[in-house]
Amino acid sequence: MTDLAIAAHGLRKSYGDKTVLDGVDLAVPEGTIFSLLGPNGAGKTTAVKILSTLVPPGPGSGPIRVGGHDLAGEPQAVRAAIGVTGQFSAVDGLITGEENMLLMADLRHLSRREGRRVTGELLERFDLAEAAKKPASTYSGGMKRRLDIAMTLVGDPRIIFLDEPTTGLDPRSRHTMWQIIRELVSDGVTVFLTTQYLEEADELADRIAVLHDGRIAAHGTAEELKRIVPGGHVRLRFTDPAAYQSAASALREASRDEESLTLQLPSGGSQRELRSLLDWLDAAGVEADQLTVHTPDLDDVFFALTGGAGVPAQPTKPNQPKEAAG
Ligand SMILES: Nc1ncnc2c1ncn2[C@@H]1O[C@H](COP(=O)(O)OP(=O)(O)OP(=O)(O)O)[C@@H](O)[C@H]1O
Repeated sequence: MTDLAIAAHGLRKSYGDKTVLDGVDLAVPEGTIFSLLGPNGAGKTTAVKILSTLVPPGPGSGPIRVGGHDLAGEPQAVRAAIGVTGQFSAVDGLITGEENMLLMADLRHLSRREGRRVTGELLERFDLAEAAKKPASTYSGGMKRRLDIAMTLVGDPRIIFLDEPTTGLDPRSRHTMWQIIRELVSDGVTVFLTTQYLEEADELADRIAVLHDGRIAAHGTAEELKRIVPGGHVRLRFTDPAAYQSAASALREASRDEESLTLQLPSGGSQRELRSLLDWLDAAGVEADQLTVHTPDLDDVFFALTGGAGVPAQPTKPNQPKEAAG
């Protein structure tokens, strides 16, 4: 009846008297990337473990459906539909990459022949063919993560849970991983991605939910979330003091910086707003030497929602003003 790959209502979980998830609703359409974003300890892994049948939901949780199957009633069917890559890799360092893959093929009940075929194909696809016969303990962090995802893909799951897939990776490996994730989705796979990196959610996710204090503090597309917080503005910079003065006296709502001959106007950065500003400058015969647009980014959203709690473990990209004209 639905094209939701994952649907959960009122997800709850406590450990002792610590409430980790306090009524979380999730709805992930098929073939999309959904990102559960939250700081360390927010409960992301707990959500993944519940949705992948590794731990039971807490009492009072509502119904959960994964891959069209009821999690409580048909856990085996759910397991057959999903793949899970955890923060703590399933890769066994003592055996080779190829052996890890073949072991996974066995676990997925593939025939020997099919197991070999899939292993060869996936090792090739993830650029691991050359290292296939080497012990996985000799692999770099990025290679281990790629092997981990390749192992997850044995058995062709339609839904993949990636729990912090890029934590600890260097920027190049992180970008490779992002590319892999995009390719998975272009093959029609649904990806449930947890991350503490705002930039990663922004890059990849169709929809994002921010987990805070056991609840979803906000959800939507990255653009929708960015609209939650004020702070967008346009900055006009002049080199000619006379042009600056005439613009400043006409644009009364602009805040001024006399020293740098800069005016700053609140703006959501929409095309309409920018066009009317440019039209106005043209009509007034004023020429700014530089016009930059600053839109809030997910950092702003995250800190607004979580009150500054939970600083991401790694600094995220600073706000980059987007050059609109030179
Ligand atoms: N088996 C357990 N027993 C007791 N407490 C637990 C258990 N598993 C998780 N917790 C607690 O639940 C909270 C959420 O943990 P979880 O691992 O889900 O967070 P997370 O958002 O994935 O964070 P991280 O990025 O650190 O993995 C933490 O405070 C953790 O200590």
